[in-house]
Amino acid sequence: MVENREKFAVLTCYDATFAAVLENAGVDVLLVGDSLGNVLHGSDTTLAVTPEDMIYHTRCVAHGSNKALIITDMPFGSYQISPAQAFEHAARIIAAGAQMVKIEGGRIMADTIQFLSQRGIPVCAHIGLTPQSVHQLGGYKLQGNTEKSAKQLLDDAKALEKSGASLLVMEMVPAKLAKKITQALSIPTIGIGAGPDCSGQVLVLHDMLGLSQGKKPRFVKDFMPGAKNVPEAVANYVQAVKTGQFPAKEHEF
Ligand SMILES: Nc1nc(=O)c2c([nH]1)NC[C@@H]1CN(c3ccc(C(=O)N[C@@H](CCC(=O)O)C(=O)O)cc3)CN21
Ligand SMILES: CC(C)C(=O)C(=O)O
Ligand SMILES: [Mg+2]
Repeated sequence: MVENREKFAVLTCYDATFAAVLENAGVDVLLVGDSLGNVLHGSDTTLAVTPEDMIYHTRCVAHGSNKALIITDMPFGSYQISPAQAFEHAARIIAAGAQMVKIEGGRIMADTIQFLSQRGIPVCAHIGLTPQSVHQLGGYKLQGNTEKSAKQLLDDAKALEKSGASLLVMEMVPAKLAKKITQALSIPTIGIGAGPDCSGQVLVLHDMLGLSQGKKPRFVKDFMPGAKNVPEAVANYVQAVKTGQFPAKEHEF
């Protein structure tokens, strides 16, 4: 993606009230993330989230917003079987009010992304730490930190762009690799724990409001200190992303 464009700010969002607050504070993209399994349901993983959950929360967010782009995660088990299975669930998510769906996985998902995008459904790809594969990855760990895995991620990113992906999320990858991948693509990238050189940044809403329990990942910043209320904290996040102040060195790998 071209370097000198203003960075865009993304937050996860699960309901109508926050949709309006985030949009009014300048958030460009609302991501209805399957992280709702963690922050709304109290699960340790995103694996138990259902298509019905994602459809319900997409409808809530769509009712509260009128200009932000709404991207909804396809939940675990709703797209891995076949492109046809993915289309059936994606169509229900789009009907609920999302403009794009997000799919975790590298080149193995290229056929599915091509199937959806050629049939009118824009797709955001997601590589690096893909939380739906937590049991295979052995935890929520940094990805692409060896020469071989870095090359694989770069090749995945190129394959996903070629298959018709409109956007690419990179989660927990070294900042240097995220920069290289962003420069190698013509579609915008969205980073979380991927350094400052992606086209946009995303955080889980509850994390940036300092509400999440337990150990906080390195890439999280609480924007409540220094803000007089929630809308101001969100506006400060948007400003920090757009001016390149967030993420700082302490948030990257
Ligand atoms: N509230 C919340 N925030 C998230 O960012 C998030 C979710 N939930 N649920 C789905 C996934 C899971 N994610 C996670 C969860 C834990 C770490 C974590 O513990 N990271 C540590 C350890 C790194 C390591 O062991 O290498 C870190 O210091 O960043 C990172 C991402 C990101 N996503
Ligand atoms: C953190 C983002 C990228 C996500 O997938 C989610 O919130 O589920
Ligand atoms: Mg997700």
